[in-house]
Amino acid sequence: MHLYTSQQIKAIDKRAEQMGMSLFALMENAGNGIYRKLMPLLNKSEKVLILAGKGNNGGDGIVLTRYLKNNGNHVKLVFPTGEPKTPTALEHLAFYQACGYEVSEFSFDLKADWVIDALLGVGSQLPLRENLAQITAWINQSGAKVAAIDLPTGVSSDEGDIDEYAVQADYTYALHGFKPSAFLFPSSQNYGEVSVIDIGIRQDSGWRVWRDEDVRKTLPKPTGNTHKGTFGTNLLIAGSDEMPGSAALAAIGALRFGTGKLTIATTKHASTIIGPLAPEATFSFDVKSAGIADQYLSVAIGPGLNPDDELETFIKDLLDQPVAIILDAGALSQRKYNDRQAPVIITPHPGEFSRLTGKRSVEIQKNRISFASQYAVENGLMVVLKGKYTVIAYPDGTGVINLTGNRALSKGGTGDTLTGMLLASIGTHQSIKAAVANAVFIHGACANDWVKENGDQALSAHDFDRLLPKICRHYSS
Ligand SMILES: NC(=O)C1=CN([C@@H]2O[C@H](COP(=O)(O)OP(=O)(O)OC[C@H]3O[C@@H](n4cnc5c(N)ncnc54)[C@H](O)[C@@H]3O)[C@@H](O)[C@H]2O)[C@@H](O)CC1
Ligand SMILES: Nc1ncnc2c1ncn2[C@@H]1O[C@H](COP(=O)(O)OP(=O)(O)O)[C@@H](O)[C@H]1O
Ligand SMILES: [K+]
Repeated sequence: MHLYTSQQIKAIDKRAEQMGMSLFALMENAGNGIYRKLMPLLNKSEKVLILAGKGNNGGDGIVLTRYLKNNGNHVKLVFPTGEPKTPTALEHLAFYQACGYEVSEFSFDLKADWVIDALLGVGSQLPLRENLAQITAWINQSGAKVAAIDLPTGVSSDEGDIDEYAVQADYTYALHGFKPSAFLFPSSQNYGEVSVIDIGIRQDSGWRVWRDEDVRKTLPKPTGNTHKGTFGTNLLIAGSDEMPGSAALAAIGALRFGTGKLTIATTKHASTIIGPLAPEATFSFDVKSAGIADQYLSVAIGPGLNPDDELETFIKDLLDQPVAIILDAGALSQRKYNDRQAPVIITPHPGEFSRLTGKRSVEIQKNRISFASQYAVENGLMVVLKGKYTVIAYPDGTGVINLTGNRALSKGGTGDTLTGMLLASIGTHQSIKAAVANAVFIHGACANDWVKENGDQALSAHDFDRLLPKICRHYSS
């Protein structure tokens, strides 16, 4: 479940060869691995057409064809842009032919139930050349089920860009690991269902998908003798006269995700609305940054606050305090984080990240992973770049992608609840990296649970009040 850029894959291939694993063997593993994944989906009577390109992606297609032929499937191998050029693909073609198997002529009149896109992989450069674009357009109009090897042809490997005629796959078999474009926009929409094929090399990327088993392993286990102060007191600075609800929704997130004691710094008017929704919280109406680290374990600031000079001055002073800080919504602005030791977590959605970086939202969506990582490393903080495929970038250049969640979450207020969950999470976890990833994962898992029985339109942020108990239990047991 790791991620690799095209450059990393090329370096891995080279290193594997130096270590004694030939590219021929890797291609064999790739073709065989895809064959094993594809077999349960294929009906023996179905016609399969393998479109192989001139590079090593085409070589994987040759190997796959051999396995399907060995198995007696109805399969044709064609080279619509010409014969392979790379030495490894040629070696596999020679072996394929020595087995007595043939290459067929490509024609736009060919009919198939399945088309395998082995045209371009990580060696592709956009845009597609015209002859190739005609073939990918034909694939998309063919009505066949489409499975792509490594990535759909016409999709960039490392960015979200796609060619106008990019293959729209139903399944994609990513070799060794995901390529970043599987989680970027608009490219991810061309992948269909993605799975990773193990080709026999050790995983060593700093980026991976955060999975169920990671959550189960790292979610804090109940310890015996706890009391309300075991996990310290958390401070939520949120809510204003105009936006009291944001603070209430963040409080629900914190209280339902393990906070022992919660203080909310807000206005008196907002407290009258928050109080009945979160009666466990205490209030502070005149919070000062000085001394915060002595009283509180961690601080979240921003939901329901309007960014202004007074808030900015307060945050500057707060950043001098040796306490973990989560910055969200109104607390997100361009600033310097000079050499802070205690952790900072920022939780922008793409619009807010655009404000922080000066980059356009469309560009951010195309490069969510690299931009978030760059910002995290340059500023020495953690970035939770929200939205589908939330990116969690750590200051050491590593990170994780979260796959839980759905469009039911695309509602005002769900981000506030996440901020509260993060506040609780960093107090209860041993590892701050896992704390952040688990809060994001569980937040999305609540929405996945919701849509099992309810319409996605109907989810409201305050529903987390009853979703969190069930989902926390599910991952704790
Ligand atoms: N470690 C791994 O992951 C392994 C990867 N292998 C496969 O090798 C692939 C990479 O192979 P290559 O580096 O040969 O690259 P590709 O197979 O992606 O193809 C590159 C070829 O396509 C041409 N091309 C590039 N962009 C084009 C465009 N826009 N229009 C038309 N033609 C274009 C190039 O001129 C070049 O001839 C991977 O994607 C994967 O399928 C496996 O075979 C073995 C191990
Ligand atoms: N389509 C989606 N798939 C997965 N998660 C989503 C989707 N849309 C929104 N979310 C999640 O919902 C939350 C919305 O947060 P945000 O935009 O900050 O809302 P608000 O500020 O109104 O609370 C984020 O956690 C985001 O990742
Ligand atoms: K491909």
